[in-house]
Amino acid sequence: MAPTQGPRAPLEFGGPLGAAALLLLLPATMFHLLLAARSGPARLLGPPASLPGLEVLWSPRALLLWLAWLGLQAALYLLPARKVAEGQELKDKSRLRYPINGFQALVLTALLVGLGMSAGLPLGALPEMLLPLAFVATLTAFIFSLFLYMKAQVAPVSALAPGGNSGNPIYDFFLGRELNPRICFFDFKYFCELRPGLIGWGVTACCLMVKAVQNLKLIAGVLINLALLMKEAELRGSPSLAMWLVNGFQLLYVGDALWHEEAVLTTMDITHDGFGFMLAFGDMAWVPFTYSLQAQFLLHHPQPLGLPMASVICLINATGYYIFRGANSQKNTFRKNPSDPRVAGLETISTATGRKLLVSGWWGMVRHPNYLGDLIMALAWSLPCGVSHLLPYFYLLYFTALLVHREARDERQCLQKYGLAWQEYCRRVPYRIMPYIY
Ligand SMILES: NC(=O)C1=CN([C@@H]2O[C@H](COP(=O)(O)OP(=O)(O)OC[C@H]3O[C@@H](n4cnc5c(N)ncnc54)[C@H](OP(=O)(O)O)[C@@H]3O)[C@@H](O)[C@H]2O)C=CC1
Ligand SMILES: CC(C)CCC[C@@H](C)[C@H]1CC=C2C3=C(CC[C@@]21C)[C@@]1(C)CC[C@H](O)C(C)(C)[C@@H]1CC3
Repeated sequence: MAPTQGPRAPLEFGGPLGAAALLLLLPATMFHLLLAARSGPARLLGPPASLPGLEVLWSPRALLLWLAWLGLQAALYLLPARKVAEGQELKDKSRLRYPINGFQALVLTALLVGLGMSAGLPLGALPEMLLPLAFVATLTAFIFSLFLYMKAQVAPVSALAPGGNSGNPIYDFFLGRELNPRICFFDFKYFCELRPGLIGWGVTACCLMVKAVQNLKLIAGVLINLALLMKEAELRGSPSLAMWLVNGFQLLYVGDALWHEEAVLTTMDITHDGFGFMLAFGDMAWVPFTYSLQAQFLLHHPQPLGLPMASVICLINATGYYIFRGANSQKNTFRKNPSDPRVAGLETISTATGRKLLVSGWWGMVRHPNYLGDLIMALAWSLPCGVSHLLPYFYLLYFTALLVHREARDERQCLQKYGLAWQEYCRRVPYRIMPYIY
């Protein structure tokens, strides 16, 4: 019998039925999007494209490539880190230690891919392999989540997450039982959150750009080859401006996440959520294969984009990034050291836990300024795809739903944690994400 914790946490995501539906719906949606992006009509809401046969989905080459990718990222994770950071305090008052070398892993991956390309690695073939790669990533996520579920059977009760331990196997498999599953120093959740999927997304974005360039008989690669790309582009043509913008914005987002890797230690995923199918599939399959949807769409449906509109879109992305980074950094600095001169002057509310809440600066504007910035960026990633199709706006729609739901979950947790102080914060900062609207 699985160990359970004291009082049961309220069920989320519609309980066991909702979790069972999501187990099927999430992979189905991902494959629908992958197929729709390459189809002529590119319809988001059209009838689902019929799934190709196993002979198209299953490819030993894709499996090998995927395992090599996971192996490479695991090896880079284990390299000496410039810093080892401590996570938030756990139930047993201990703190876990995490290597801060994600940006280093990104740069080394880019260098390795660049070197591989100059030695003839056909990176432009990757977009053709997206379906079999997504298939093996989904399979891996299922198998890995099963391993995580079994591993939690032998974990001490203090290592379990507040949710995900209802006793219902489907619900617990989906939500995740153990908070920070690890083997020695290797932390599975922290590794998956930022490495294989996020870096994979960045590389997928580059590959789609390479493919777009190859359509014009050009070869290019990541970072090292960027210079070659510019030169070649000068000589023979270039990817579309829309493709540049989408990939540029998304590379900035991926690079920023890895540069500020330590900040991930204070996010809900690490401090509150268990590690189960939702995050394993989300990190390894959903992020690289659906977050690159706009670039996939543009590869098959090039869109004209003029300079004035491109400038407006850049301004929207810059505004979103400014808010997103400013808010996340401000909270992270404050949580690490409230007397840091960058945050010491901000107004705060004291709580019974001894922790304080910011009520001025970014966190005095709305209760989730970081979500607002993220959503503005999401809009900027879709706009280069024009307005003729709804498909490239999927990310914006999904992300709005995800963040509204996430905000409600966080609100519940904060009310439980901070009680009256949280109610006072809500009174002083009445809007959740969008000032005067929501
Ligand atoms: N691209 C994607 O798919 C996704 C991106 N994100 C992004 O990840 C980032 C992190 O999001 P997430 O983990 O959901 O949540 P937050 O980083 O917003 O963390 C919420 C926590 O911050 C603390 N907090 C809340 N209000 C205050 C305040 N006024 N002063 C000080 N601390 C406060 C509370 O924790 P405590 O008090 O315990 O510190 C609260 O639980 C966001 O930028 C989000 O947009 C998130 C999900 C998906
Ligand atoms: C598909 C499911 C319904 C939900 C899966 C959700 C996950 C894909 C996301 C949950 C929180 C995430 C974060 C990021 C990526 C997406 C997931 C894993 C993040 C790493 C993106 C980059 C940001 O800068 C960040 C703040 C580090 C993000 C942290 C949360």
